[in-house]
Amino acid sequence: MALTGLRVIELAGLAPAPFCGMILADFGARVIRVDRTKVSMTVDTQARGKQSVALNLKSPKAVAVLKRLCVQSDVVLEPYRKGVMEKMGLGPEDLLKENPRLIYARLTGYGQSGSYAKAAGHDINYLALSGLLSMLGRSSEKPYAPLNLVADFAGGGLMCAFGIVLALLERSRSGQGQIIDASMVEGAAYVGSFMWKSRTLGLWNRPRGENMLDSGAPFYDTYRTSDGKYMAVGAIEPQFYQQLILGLGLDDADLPSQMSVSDWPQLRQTFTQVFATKTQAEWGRIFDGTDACVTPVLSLDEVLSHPHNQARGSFFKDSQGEISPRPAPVLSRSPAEACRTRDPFIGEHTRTVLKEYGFEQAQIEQLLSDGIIECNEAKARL
Ligand SMILES: C[C@H](CCC[C@H](C)C(=O)SCCNC(=O)CCNC(=O)[C@H](O)C(C)(C)COP(=O)(O)OP(=O)(O)OC[C@H]1O[C@@H](n2cnc3c(N)ncnc32)[C@H](O)[C@@H]1OP(=O)(O)O)[C@H]1CC[C@H]2[C@@H]3[C@H](O)C[C@@H]4C[C@H](O)CC[C@]4(C)[C@H]3C[C@H](O)[C@]12C
Repeated sequence: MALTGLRVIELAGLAPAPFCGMILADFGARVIRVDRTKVSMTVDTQARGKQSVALNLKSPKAVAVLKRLCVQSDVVLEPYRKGVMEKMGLGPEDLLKENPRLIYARLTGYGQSGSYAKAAGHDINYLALSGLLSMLGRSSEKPYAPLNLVADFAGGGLMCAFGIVLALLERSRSGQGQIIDASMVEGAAYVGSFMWKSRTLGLWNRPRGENMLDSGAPFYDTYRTSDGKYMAVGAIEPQFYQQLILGLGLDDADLPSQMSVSDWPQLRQTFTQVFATKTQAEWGRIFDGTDACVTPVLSLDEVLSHPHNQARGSFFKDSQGEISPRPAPVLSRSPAEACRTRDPFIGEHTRTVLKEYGFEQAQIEQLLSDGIIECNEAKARL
């Protein structure tokens, strides 16, 4: 796989960094997640393919162990607020001095500088500061965050993974590592560059929820079907819009013009009434195979059985029976292979990893008896 042979130390975080680590693991990297000790469960639900080492970083001896792991690795991925790693003596200056090839990825909400750099926050806060949250929400409703998708994942974990791959590519020429300052505010905004760049097209010159792509247009929205499910309509271009009207059994001559914004409420009402007359499956049979840009709104479980997704293997069930999207994009010659076995227990690989990174058996036993590390391989054999 593309990242085979890459060694990544992922310090356990909440969601963005674990997603970044999962992407790297899916594409072949060896990702060693450093967990806290004395913790019964991990919140890392994106742990497939990772190994877990448990270290009590409140102890200088554990910090020394982590330093040894980092300087013998290609990437360190840290999810903490600004200054935490420096406080432990594990800042970029400390580690890059010993390993100039190290790629030091810092995934934070606000970045390593600025007045918010040390502030706590979550996806919605970062999305708010990015400017994008102000555009999200139906007309006359307050802004809402689309799950924690945009800042945590698109602008955070994925953007950080992209940065790591860029730094690896650059290192193949320069031989030098570098620091990646991945701010989720900036990552989210960057993902949303189109919103700024398309203002000259007049796409966003009406209030929130009244524009074409923000639920204002009736031909770009969702509609409830008779069985309580929904269809998604994205018939923007006139030729596709005509196929939508045809599929709905309507006559264009009886309707207001597609782009008559003042008539959009009336058009939406007409579409709402018509979509309510058939089930989602019936509408699927009408629109499948056309260019009307109408698709069923599928649940997280329904995606697995949809014919298109099935034909591509877009989703899979792991050994625990859990559905997951397959890694994207698909590389023709070196595709990702998502691990399908269970996630690691906290500390399951502590002993294995420390041995591999040069610790003697006696050292490991001493660290264990001193409570510096935790070894839970036994749990894995149960
Ligand atoms: C995981 C579910 C989904 C969450 C998504 C949410 C919407 C997000 O947006 S996540 C993105 C958060 N932001 C960032 O990641 C940006 C960068 N990080 C930060 O800004 C901060 O880390 C922080 C604000 C997120 C947290 O700050 P905190 O003060 O806690 O920590 P830091 O300042 O970073 O310092 C880290 C300290 O930890 C020490 N450390 C680190 N490693 C070790 C170690 N191995 N050993 C010892 N010590 C270690 C380090 O030294 C630092 O110490 P100091 O501070 O002394 O320097 C979640 C959605 C719902 C959640 C669940 C719910 O809330 C209920 C439960 C609540 C319970 O409290 C926890 C379990 C829950 C089940 C909870 C679990 C999950 O959080 C959720 C499922």
